Amino acid sequence: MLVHLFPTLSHAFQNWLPSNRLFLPFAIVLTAVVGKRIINWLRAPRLLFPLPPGPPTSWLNGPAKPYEHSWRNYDVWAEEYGELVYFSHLGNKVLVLNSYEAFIELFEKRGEKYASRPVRTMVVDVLGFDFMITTMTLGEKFKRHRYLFHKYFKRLEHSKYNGAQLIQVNAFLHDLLKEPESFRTLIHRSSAAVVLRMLYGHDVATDGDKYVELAAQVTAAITKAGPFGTFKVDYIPWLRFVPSWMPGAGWKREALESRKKARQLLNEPFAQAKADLISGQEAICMVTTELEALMNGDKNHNMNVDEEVIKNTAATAFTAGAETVVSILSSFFLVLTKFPAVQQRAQEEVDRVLGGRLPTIEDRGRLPLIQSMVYELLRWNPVTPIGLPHYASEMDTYGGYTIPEGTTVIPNLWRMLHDPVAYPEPNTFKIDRFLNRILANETHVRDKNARERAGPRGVNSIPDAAIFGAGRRACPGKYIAHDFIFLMVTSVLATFQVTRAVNEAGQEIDPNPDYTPFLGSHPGSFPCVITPRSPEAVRLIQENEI
Ligand code: HEM
Repeated sequence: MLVHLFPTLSHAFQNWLPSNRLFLPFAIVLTAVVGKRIINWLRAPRLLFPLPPGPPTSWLNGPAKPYEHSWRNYDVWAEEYGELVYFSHLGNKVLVLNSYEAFIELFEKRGEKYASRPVRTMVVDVLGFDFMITTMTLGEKFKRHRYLFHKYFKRLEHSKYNGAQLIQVNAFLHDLLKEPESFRTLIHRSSAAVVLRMLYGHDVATDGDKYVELAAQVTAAITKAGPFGTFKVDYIPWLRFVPSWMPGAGWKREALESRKKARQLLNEPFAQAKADLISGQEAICMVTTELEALMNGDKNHNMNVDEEVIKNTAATAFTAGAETVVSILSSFFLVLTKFPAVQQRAQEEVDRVLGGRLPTIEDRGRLPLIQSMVYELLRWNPVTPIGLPHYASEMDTYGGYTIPEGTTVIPNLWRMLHDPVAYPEPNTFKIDRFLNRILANETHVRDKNARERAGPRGVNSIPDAAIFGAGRRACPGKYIAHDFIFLMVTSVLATFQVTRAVNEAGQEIDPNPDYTPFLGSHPGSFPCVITPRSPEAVRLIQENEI
């Protein structure tokens, strides 16, 4: 049949050709077009490998999540499915990275493909956090903001803020003497005060500062909505159009309230700093320095930095900076209460090195045990147990699996920091876990045997990336965070004693608060007793004028 058909088709084709002279060019064009298509087809990425395994998902609810804390669910899945866990729900592709190797390979070594963020409907469209650098997808807008952030907070710049940090540490010690039972409120105030001074030149009021309260409310909203999929609208974006008066739309009403506060946080401290600048009453800070350069047309001013970039960058640093540090300092008080031996060991080093004075940042190199303690605090109960979500901008393969383009990639930092091979007895708080690594790295200590004592690579290594992120989106605030945590921790150890509270039966209460299940995780409230270590300690605090 085909044999008979061929001459007929060939005849028809020859008749159809305008003339035999055109046959050659026609054939060339045809071959080029078809050939190109074939090459493109061969080159196009396709599912050469299967998708990573993952939990079954129900049409309406996605995968079952028995725990409120997403990292606990991820942990259960990791046990069952391994280092990559993938699921898809209503067209949203989600990949959880459970191993440090996969995390570094994808976010750092192949960083370009994973440096963007997924569009988060709840956080960005409903709550209005589009001004935060943390939520920005890759592109010009992101570059301009990140540039300004780095200008002020990069490694070589951060020490400029140590003076402002020390003032807040002293204020904290003074306040703790007066009202030790309010230590959590005081931590909030001093953490916010540092960034408010650096960014807007704002000095916080002793009682009920409006910006400190605003920051607490705004961060509560963003951190709650942070874990991907907490709200259905993350999966079904059109739900954002649901009118807030509709029954069942309580989440929308609440979100609109938070949105108003987020706008206040973005606009009000900035407007105040700008007004101060115009009236000549400005304090030196990031906002006024940048605004002044912009208004005066300073030739060194980067023209990509306009008023909006300055405002957004300041609001990002305020939101990200105030709450993260609160979490770790609350954990610090919890550790002192729970583990008296840890407190005693830490105080021995502080007393030996400082000899009864308060610390400055220059003391850090001489306090390796305190440095180890700070890292252990950041590891034991990390501030951001699931980091921030990244986005796969193109299809990729890893470990024999395909990662489709458009996948939201969540690093399960909690699991990486509790890997029993990397951190033996991961749930135990070991103050000296990182001591030998720190001694081996501190050049002036010259402890030649520390490297050997530190053990094989990969065991108790300093977990910087798993704490602050890896690759192009790694935390740009980590240097100022480290400095402030070090100064707070050392100053408290030098001057105060934290002990357990007793119950009505006279028994000591061993506090075991659960941590909040949000993007930024804090310990719940717990009882403790905070007293000055000695009359000399009280004098030391009082002599240090604020
Ligand atoms: C203990 C304190 C802190 C911890 C543990 C922490 C942790 C993190 C983590 C895990 C990320 C996500 C990295 C990624 O996506 O791969 C991040 C991002 C970020 N952090 Fe921090 N952070 C801390 C303090 C701060 C402070 C004090 C600031 C500001 C002054 C800050 C500003 C930021 C910003 C702007 C981003 C977003 C970067 C981007 O999207 O490009 N952080 N942080």
